[in-house]
Amino acid sequence: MSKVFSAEEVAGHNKAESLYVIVDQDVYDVTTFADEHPGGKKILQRVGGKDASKQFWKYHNESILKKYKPKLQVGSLNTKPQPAAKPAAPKAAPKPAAKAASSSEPKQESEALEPFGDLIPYADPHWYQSYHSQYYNQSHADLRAEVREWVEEKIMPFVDEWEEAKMIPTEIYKEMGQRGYLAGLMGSEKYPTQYTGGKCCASVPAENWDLFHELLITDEISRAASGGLVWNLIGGFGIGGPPLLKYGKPALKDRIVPGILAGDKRICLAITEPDVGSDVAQLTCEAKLSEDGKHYIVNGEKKWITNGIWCDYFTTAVRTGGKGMGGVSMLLIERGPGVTTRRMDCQGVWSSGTTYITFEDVKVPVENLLGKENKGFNIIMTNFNHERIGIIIQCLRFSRVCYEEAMKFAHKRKTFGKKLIEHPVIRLKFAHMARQIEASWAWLEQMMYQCQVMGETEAMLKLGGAIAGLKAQSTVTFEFCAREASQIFGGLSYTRGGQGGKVERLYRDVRAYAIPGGSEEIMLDLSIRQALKVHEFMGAKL
Ligand code: HEM
Repeated sequence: MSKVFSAEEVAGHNKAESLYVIVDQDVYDVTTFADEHPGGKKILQRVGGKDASKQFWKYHNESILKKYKPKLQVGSLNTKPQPAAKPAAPKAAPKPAAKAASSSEPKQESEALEPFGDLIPYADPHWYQSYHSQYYNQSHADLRAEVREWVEEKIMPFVDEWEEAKMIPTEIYKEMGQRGYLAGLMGSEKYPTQYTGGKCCASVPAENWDLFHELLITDEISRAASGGLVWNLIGGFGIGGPPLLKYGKPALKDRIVPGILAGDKRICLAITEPDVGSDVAQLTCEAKLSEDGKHYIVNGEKKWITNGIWCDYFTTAVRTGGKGMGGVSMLLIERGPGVTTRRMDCQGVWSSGTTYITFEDVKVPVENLLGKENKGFNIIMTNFNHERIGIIIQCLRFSRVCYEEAMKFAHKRKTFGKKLIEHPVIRLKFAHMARQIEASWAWLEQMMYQCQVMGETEAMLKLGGAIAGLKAQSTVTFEFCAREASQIFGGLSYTRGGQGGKVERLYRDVRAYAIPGGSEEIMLDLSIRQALKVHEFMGAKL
């Protein structure tokens, strides 16, 4: 299939009946493809038999080549340098000073790691670009390389199609489990090897797992620039799984957890209701104990539940007692008679499966109660920190994607005789994006570090306010970056797909981040209320 051509040979294929083009010294047969080329047939015919690299890069991104290479490439030019044979040497040994630290022992080293990625300033976190950081070591770099390769090969080329189809193939979700990524998203829980047959991710031993490994899984998956994809893969699981793992009875966990960590079964969190939104203390979905005391009978509705339509299990907030927060319990409801799920059409995150759920006389064994009866409010509150940190990581990577896409575009698009990047007004936009991304990211790393060294209750009390404030900071940053990147792309980010496609999609996802998990308004207010409460207790002199 892969042939070596001379430029003269390719030049002979310049007619509609046999049409070749050269891009970066590779030869593509576009004879049949020309009819379906979104940019038109004639434009391809005009460069038939020639080197069209310059024109190609003017109109497309790398993802197009990645997607079409396997189908269209027939060979390369004889002038193309052969790739050097890969050395047989195994992976570089970790640098001595960068040894992996266990999650309980704070890391003191500040070793700069090898540069990684495209090195566009501010498009990746600074530790990717050989800057020093005390939070990451070689095990993080290894995991980063592993996740990135998977996302670039198996996910990125297909995200547009999946998003339009409003689904992600089941195999991708299963791979999340098989690769050990799902089990790594459990927040303050240690990597739960007792439910994974002792396995962890290929590049990190379980005993070295820490919150920064979890952070970078979410961060790297978010590079695919789709809130729908990220929520599909980790949205329901990442918030529905931890309460089961932390508060489920041993027999329940032994039966259910292995299947969900392997990606064979799916779980989500069902709290929000049509009438009371996320005002948890007011929720009405009721669970009444049966006369024989063996079951709860659940009746009620849940709305905007991420992943609900595909889920086997629902970690559900129910009312088992009187009014207010003291009457709320958490119950693991299994799909079965009386559980109905219907997809909701939303502005953004299309492939996340936003769902309306009805529970009608659903019989749930009392063994499925998580924690104690009427003590569910605390479980929900602890879970919020983990949920919000996930949202923050995603928003900040999406902000970087907007920035990066716009930066690449500004280096090729010319207006008024200059590249966009040569206009001060455009550089100003990048500067405003970068300063917000980097400030928010530094705050995030600081929060991750605090979560890692504090116990869960201390973290819930002390960090709840700051994490809420950072959630608002990150959604505002995301909205700003989506807007500014869109202005830089102009019409190209107003239409779906193509060069501005990532920005267009992310712009549509903005509200899905600014509203759920605590709206910006509620988060900002909470950030001050909570901080004042904690610091009053600590003895703040006001
Ligand atoms: C291997 C060869 C090529 C493939 C696989 C290809 C594929 C595509 C695809 C998938 C699109 C849709 C837009 C997107 O998703 O980015 C597109 C648009 C386009 N292509 Fe190509 N293309 C090829 C070569 C070329 C060449 C050589 C030219 C120019 C001489 C060209 C000009 C365009 C134009 C003008 C558009 C429309 C851009 C827009 O909507 O703004 N393409 N192409």
